Amino acid sequence: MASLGTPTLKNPSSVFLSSKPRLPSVLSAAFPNTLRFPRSHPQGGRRFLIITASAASSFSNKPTVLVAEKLSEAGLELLKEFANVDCSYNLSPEELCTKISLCDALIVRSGTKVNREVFESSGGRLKVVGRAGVGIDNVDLSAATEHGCLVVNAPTANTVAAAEHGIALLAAMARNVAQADASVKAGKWQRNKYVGVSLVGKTLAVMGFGKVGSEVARRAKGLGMHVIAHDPYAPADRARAIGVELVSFDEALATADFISLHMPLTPATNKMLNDETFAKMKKGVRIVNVARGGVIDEEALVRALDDGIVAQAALDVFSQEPPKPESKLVQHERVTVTPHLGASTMEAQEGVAIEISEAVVGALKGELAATAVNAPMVPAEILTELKPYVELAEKLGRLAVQLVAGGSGVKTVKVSYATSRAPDDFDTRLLRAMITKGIIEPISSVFVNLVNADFTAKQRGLRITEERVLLDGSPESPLESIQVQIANVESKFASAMSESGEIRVEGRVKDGVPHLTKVGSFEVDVSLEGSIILCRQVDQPGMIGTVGSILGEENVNVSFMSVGRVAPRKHAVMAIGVDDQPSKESLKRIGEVPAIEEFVFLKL
Ligand SMILES: NC(=O)c1ccc[n+]([C@@H]2O[C@H](COP(=O)([O-])OP(=O)(O)OC[C@H]3O[C@@H](n4cnc5c(N)ncnc54)[C@H](O)[C@@H]3O)[C@@H](O)[C@H]2O)c1
Ligand SMILES: O=C(O)[C@H](O)COP(=O)(O)O
Repeated sequence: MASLGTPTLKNPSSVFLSSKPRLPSVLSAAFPNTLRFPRSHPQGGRRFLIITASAASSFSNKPTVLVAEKLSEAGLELLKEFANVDCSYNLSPEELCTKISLCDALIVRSGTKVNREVFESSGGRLKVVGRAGVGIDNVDLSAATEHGCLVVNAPTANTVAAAEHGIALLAAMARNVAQADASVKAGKWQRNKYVGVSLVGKTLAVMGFGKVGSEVARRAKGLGMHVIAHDPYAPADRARAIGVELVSFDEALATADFISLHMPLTPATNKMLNDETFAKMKKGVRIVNVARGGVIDEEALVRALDDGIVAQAALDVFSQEPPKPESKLVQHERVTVTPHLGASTMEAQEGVAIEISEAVVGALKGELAATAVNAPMVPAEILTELKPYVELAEKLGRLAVQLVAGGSGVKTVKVSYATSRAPDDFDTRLLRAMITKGIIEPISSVFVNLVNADFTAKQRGLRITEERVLLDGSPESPLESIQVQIANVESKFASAMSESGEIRVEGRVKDGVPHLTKVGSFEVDVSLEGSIILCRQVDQPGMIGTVGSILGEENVNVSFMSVGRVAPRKHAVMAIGVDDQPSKESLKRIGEVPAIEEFVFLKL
């Protein structure tokens, strides 16, 4: 794996992104380089996602949202209040790739493949993909994450519609409604041929006991069915609460008269109904699928129908949509099909359109995404509390990497959090992402945000380990201090090396402001604003005045000065906070002060 290479500042003047928009949020001061996403979370509480804003350039102009599949008017209205909306349906993959480079956001349903090529073609402009529905199997989440693109979905608005469609298919299948309808329309009257089976008293196995599955279970119980469910991740008490027993996969297969599928399509669920599993089913079982076509091996289903294992199937979804008209499965007499209509009610489509439009507009505005699928969500109250620590984390990362000497590759970073909070009560993902951002951004051209931080670190061979140092104090404050150490490197400022040979910087928050409190083994105290000059000097009178007057001569304002020493009149490290960047000449003059042994200028 490639290392981060030599940390030479590529373009110091653009590294700190001070021109990014300041948003009218309480968080703006802490996140000048980020967009924030506030919105109500369905499970209660407000959650925030932080994402770097290259779409920020769109703040002066309206951002552009490409709506690639039909979205209800209510959603389009919401989008148009904030963005230029390009409704281009039925784009070919090539047309989508061409258009995407002009778009800040993309909204799709299940019919558009948002693959790696789409993200690559966006040239970094695409910041949000909104999936107007639940299933995100048509979006390449890894590619989205690698490109720092947030993916949001609308997970709740079509639940009832999908459950109702499942029940509609269940009843229609059991009573041959579709086949009988076609027969009557063909001028026949075949009352004996279309004798059905009853639902009452039969066992229904709900496979996937999530939002849709549990709504199907509730309704099926109302029809007098005995409902069991299989879901390796569902809590038993939720099932018990609606009178459903959770059973193993094999037990569900062996006992069900009807099986209704409600799991997502993932590598683990792909073709989970196949020759082997059909063979375990009760003869004459009936299957409903409103989840995803790919969870069934469709050729195996045709065999199971022909062998009489499966009496009937009702399918809303297919491994390839639309399926080939000549498909044996679609044409099978005992199979009822609909063209992926589960979410297609007026009510659900309006709800989904509003849900996804709010999420996408919120994201583009710098507010929140409660339904992000490729980033950890941080509850609002935690974020408010962590705000100054987030700033501290990023700045410590920036300082540490700038202390690395040319020629050293940054590969190993150790972060220690001193806290009196219990591990369960202290989520470090946000802080880790910000430290990663601080380390990587100054020495590369990538933007790092909460979406892509871990991926970017891994890709660059940067291993970040974390430890908590548990303190006795009050858990009221989330953190006492953060220490960032970079191992196996040399430093351009030797005093930054710890006794154990790592570059070490440590900071804490004082009165809401991040401070640098340790460099190597020297205690300092300098507010992390503007830039910093670190000097190691012989501890003697007049040093502060000498350096201060060099800076004063060119009107560089000193915001803070602090001296940390090992012992009086021995070595000391002076940390000087400056509001402006000193000229090369002034820095050279500082370096020439006889008592100064080494110094470094660091940008925050
Ligand atoms: N036909 C449609 O128009 C339509 C509409 C809405 C949803 N859907 C599909 O329905 C499915 C369920 O949607 P949801 O909103 O209920 O999602 P959900 O995330 O709420 O529920 C999915 C459930 O599946 C479970 N699961 C995961 N792996 C499993 C496995 N191997 N075996 C059994 N269960 C497993 C999960 O634990 C979860 O409880 C998704 O595939 C979604 O795309 C289709
Ligand atoms: O996953 C979903 O939300 C459903 O399959 C609906 O898909 P659609 O938006 O394409 O109707």
